[in-house]
Amino acid sequence: MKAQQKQILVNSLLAYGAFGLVQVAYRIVAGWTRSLRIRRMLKDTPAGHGNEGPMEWLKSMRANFHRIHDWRVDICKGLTVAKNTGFRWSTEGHSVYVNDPNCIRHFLKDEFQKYSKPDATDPFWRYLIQFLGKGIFAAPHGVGSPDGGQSWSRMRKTSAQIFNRKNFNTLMQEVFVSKAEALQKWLESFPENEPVDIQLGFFNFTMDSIMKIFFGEEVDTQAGQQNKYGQAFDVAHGALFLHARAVIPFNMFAGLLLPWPFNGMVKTLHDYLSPQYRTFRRAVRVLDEEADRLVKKCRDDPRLLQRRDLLALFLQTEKENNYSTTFLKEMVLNLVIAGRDTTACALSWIFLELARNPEVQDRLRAEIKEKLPPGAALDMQSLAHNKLPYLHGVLYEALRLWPPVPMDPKKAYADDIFPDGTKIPKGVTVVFAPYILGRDPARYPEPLTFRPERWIPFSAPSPYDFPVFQAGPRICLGLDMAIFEAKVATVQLIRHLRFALAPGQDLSYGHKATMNVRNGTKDELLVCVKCASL
Ligand code: HEM
Repeated sequence: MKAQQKQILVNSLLAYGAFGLVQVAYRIVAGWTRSLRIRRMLKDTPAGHGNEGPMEWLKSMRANFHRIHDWRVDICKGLTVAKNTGFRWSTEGHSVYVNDPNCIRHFLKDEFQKYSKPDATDPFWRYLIQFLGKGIFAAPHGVGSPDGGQSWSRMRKTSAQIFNRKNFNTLMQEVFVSKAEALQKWLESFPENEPVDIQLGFFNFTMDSIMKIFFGEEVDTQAGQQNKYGQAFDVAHGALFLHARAVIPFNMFAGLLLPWPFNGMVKTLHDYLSPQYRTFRRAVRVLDEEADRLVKKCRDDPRLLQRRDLLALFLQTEKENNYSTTFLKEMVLNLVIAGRDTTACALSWIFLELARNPEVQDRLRAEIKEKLPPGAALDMQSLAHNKLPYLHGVLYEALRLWPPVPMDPKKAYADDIFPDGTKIPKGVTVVFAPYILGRDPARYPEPLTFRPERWIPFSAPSPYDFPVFQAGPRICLGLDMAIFEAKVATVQLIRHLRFALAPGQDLSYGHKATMNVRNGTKDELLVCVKCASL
C-alpha cells in the first residue's frame, strides 16, 4: 500500500473514531438529561417499597423472579401510584405502577392519545414486532404513532364488524361446543387416577377452535392430528420470550456504547448467534408459509361466499377494501395471539381452583345439572350470568386472582398530569396490573380465598377497577367470545367429569406475557379425572 493510501486509511479511522466518540458521548448526555428530567418530575411520587434506586430494584427483581407478580404486589402495598426509577444514562426502566381506577381511566380513556404501545426502541418490543408485524395488537395509536393511529383504527373497526356478525357468532358457538366435546373425550381416554396435563388440553382446545373459527381449517390435535400453524406459533412464542429475556442487557449496552452502524449490526449478529433466536425466526417463517397457504386456499375456495370463518369474511369484501395478503396474514396472526393463550390460561386457572376446592366444584356441578339438563343447548343466552350465576362467579373469581394478562405497560408519549396530581413525564412507562388490583384487601376482603359468591348477584365491575380485559377504546375485542368459550368448556367438562389435583406438584405461574400454570420447571397442570357420577 502506498504511503498516501495508508495515510487516507489512518485519517478515515481517526475520523470514524472521533465520530463514534461524539455519538456515544451524545447518547450518554442526551439520555442523562432525559433521565434527569424524568427523575425531577417524579420526585414527589412515592417509590415502590424497597426500590429506592435502579440497582436495588434490579437486585430485588432478580431475587423475586420466581414470584414476580407477588413481588409487584409487595412493592405497591398501600400505594395508589408507585415509581421504579431507571438508569441515570437512559429513559429505560423508569416506570409508574398505577393502582387507582381514576388514574387508570385517565390513561386508558380520557388521555388515550398520549399513551400507547412501546416503540421499536423498547428492548422487548423490538422482538415482539418481528413476530406480530403491524397487526391490530401491535399497532400503535395516538401522538406517538407515525400515522396517528389510523391503521389501528381501521383494523379495529373492520374486525369489530366481523365479531358482531350473526353468522360468525353461530359458527363460534358450534365450534366451541364440538371442540369442548373432543376435549372431554380426550380426558376420558386416560385411566382413572392417572395424572393428565389438562393445561395442554386447554391450549389444544383453544388452538383447534381458533383454526376453525379464524381459518375454516378443521384440526383435531386432541386426536393426535398435526397442526403446523399451531406448533409454529407455540415455538415462535416460547423462543421469543427466552431470547428477549436473555439478550436485553447486552442490547442495552451495545445500543449505548457502540457507534453507528456497529450498534445495530452487533445486535443483529448477536441475535443470529443465539440458537433461540434462530428457532424463533424459523418458526416465524413456517407461520408465514402456512398463513400464505391458508389465505390462498380460502381465496380459491369455490364456496368462499358461503363460508363463515374470519378469513373468509375478510376475503368476501377484499375488492372493496383492498386488503393485501400481508394485511390479512398479520390480522389473523394478531387475533390468534390475542385470543388463544389468554383463554387457555384462564381455563387452566379455573380448573386449578375447581380441583383444589372440591366444594366449589360440587356446587358448580349442582347448578349446571339443575339449570342445564342433558341435551340443553349451550349458547350465549343459556350461559348468561343471570341463568348460571355460580358459573359466572367461578369465572370472575379465577380472572380476579389469576388474570391471564397480569400486567400491561403503556408508554407516555407526552407530558401529562394524573387526576391525583401525579406528574407523568414523556418517556416513562405507565403500568396497570390486574394481578395487583385483584389482590387488594380493600377491594376484596380475604383476597387469597377463592370465593365465587363475591360475584353474586353480579354487578359488572368498572373496567378501570377490574382491567382484566383492559379498558377504554382498546378494550379486548374478544371479551364476549372469551367468556363464552371458557363457560362452554367448563360446563361441558364439569357436567361429565370430576377433577382432583394430582399430588406432589409445585404449582406457581410462568413468566410470559400471558400467565400460565407452572409445575416446578414445567408448563403443566396435572389433574386426575373421574366420571362425574362416581
Ligand atoms: C380470558 C381471555 C382474554 C383476556 C384476559 C384478554 C385480555 C386482553 C387484554 C388485557 C388486552 C389489551 C392488550 C394491550 O393492548 O396491551 C386485549 C386486547 C385484545 N384482545 Fe383480548 N383477551 C382475552 C381473549 C381474547 C379473545 C378470545 C380474542 C379474540 C380474538 C381477543 C382479542 C383481542 C384483541 C383483538 C385485542 C387488541 C384490541 C386493540 O388493540 O384494539 N382477546 N385482550
